[in-house]
Amino acid sequence: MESDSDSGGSHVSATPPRNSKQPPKQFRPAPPPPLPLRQPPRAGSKTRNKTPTSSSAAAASRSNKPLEQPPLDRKNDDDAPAVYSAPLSNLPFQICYQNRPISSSSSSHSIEALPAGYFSKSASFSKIRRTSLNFESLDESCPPPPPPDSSTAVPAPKPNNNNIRKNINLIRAEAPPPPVKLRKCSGGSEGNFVKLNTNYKNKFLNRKGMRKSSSSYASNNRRLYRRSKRKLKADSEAAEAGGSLCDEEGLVTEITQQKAENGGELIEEAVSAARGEPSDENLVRLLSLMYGYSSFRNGQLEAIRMVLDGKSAMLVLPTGAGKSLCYQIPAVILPGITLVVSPLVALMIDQLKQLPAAIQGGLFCSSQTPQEVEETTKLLQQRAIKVLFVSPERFLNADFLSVLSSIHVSLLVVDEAHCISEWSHNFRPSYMRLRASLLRAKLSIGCILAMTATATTTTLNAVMSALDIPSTNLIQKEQLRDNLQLSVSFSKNRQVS
Ligand SMILES: Nc1ncnc2c1ncn2[C@@H]1O[C@H](COP(=O)(O)OP(=O)(O)OP(=O)(O)O)[C@@H](O)[C@H]1O
Repeated sequence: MESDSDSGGSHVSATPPRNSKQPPKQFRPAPPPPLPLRQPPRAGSKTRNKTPTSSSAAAASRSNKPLEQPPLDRKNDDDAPAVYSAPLSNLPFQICYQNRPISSSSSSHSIEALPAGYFSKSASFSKIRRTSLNFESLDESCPPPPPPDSSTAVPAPKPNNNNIRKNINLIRAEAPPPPVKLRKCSGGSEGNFVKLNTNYKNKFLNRKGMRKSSSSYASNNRRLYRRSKRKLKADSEAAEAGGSLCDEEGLVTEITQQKAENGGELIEEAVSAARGEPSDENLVRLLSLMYGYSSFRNGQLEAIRMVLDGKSAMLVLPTGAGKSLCYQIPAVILPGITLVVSPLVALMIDQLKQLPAAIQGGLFCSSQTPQEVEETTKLLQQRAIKVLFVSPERFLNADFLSVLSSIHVSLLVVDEAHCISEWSHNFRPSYMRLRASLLRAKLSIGCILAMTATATTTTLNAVMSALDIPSTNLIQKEQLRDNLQLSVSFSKNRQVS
């Protein structure tokens, strides 16, 4: 089966804080004012007596190109270093000028040798690696400064090791600064947040701005996928062996086989009871057996009941409100599989890991090897998978569609459904393929559950119309968070003097 391509792209973003202060601009000499120039008439062209228009002058000024300038005296330019360096040579640090050759005493990594723009003007902790702050250890690894040129150098005072300033700022003290990897900041105003990437700009570029090879792009996903697979395997082995295991987060999970077996039987009973009669009581029982929760949260039961009735629904619940449970419980009750469309490989893996033990899950993603895809396909055909996670790009894959055509899909879940709408902040073109008409025609999918935490009315209308969800089937709940407080206080009018 061919693999899809862009399920690993990161588009989830946080809004960067707006800094009202513009970062200071790099100094550039002001361009000379545009001179009115008369273009000489071209040979063979119609000669019209044209006065210089303001647009041509404006174009010239836009390009910052002086129209006429006396030729520069190159000789003077060559002499320039002496002019600059003489008054500053006695300083205890070295200053390098842009466009000037870096002196041999500068390390290739020295900070002052870097061109302007390497440092973000906004405070950004992520731009400089932590190791650069470990002055003690790095100081030892730094090579000693090269001997000064005996002809020009003023005899330097013997360095007093106790007084050497180890704090490295932009100005270098005696020792060359430790190697730091710096990323060039393009605009300087991005802040420390993940930038919104709605139009795929730079998506396939690496840090150096070079085009990422598809193999390096896929290898990240592959590593993520393999790691999660290893963890799932270790978990299941530990579950089989019984006892306790220490998971990635350092939490110790007690697993007793006896308990799991008894729980499994009880869950099976509760599932068949809910299949026979999906009453509130039966669903709450299933909830407590599968998850250990005693009651549903706002909107959950409503969504589950709608899906169990075979009605498509649009679920809008805040982040962390428990949307996943709204498809997981129907997934164990419904006869066919539940297909979950998710925009990111990382999200798929996360959701796969969060599935309760009673639900067998699988995924198709671009980072899988052909063997892994084959293995998942086999499990799918054996009805051993109840919840299958896929990216929207999968719906272009003919092999995938042919495999699914022989499998009963009871429910299609569109996670982060706002990506369908062009009006959403996270529009994803591949989500556009998720149209009810196409899904019905190709996969005979009758019931769709669209889920999102954030959508405007326009976005919701667009999503619901694309997926054929009636307006009466919108479940939208606000959640007041206990840990948030809003207070209003009155203060006296202040007099402005
Ligand atoms: N009825 C419930 N009672 C108590 N906890 C619950 C309940 N339903 C879900 N949770 C818990 O709430 C947490 C968040 O759930 P979940 O990840 O499904 O949220 P979500 O709405 O899908 O979030 P996101 O928008 O980030 O995908 C999970 O730990 C889940 O177990």
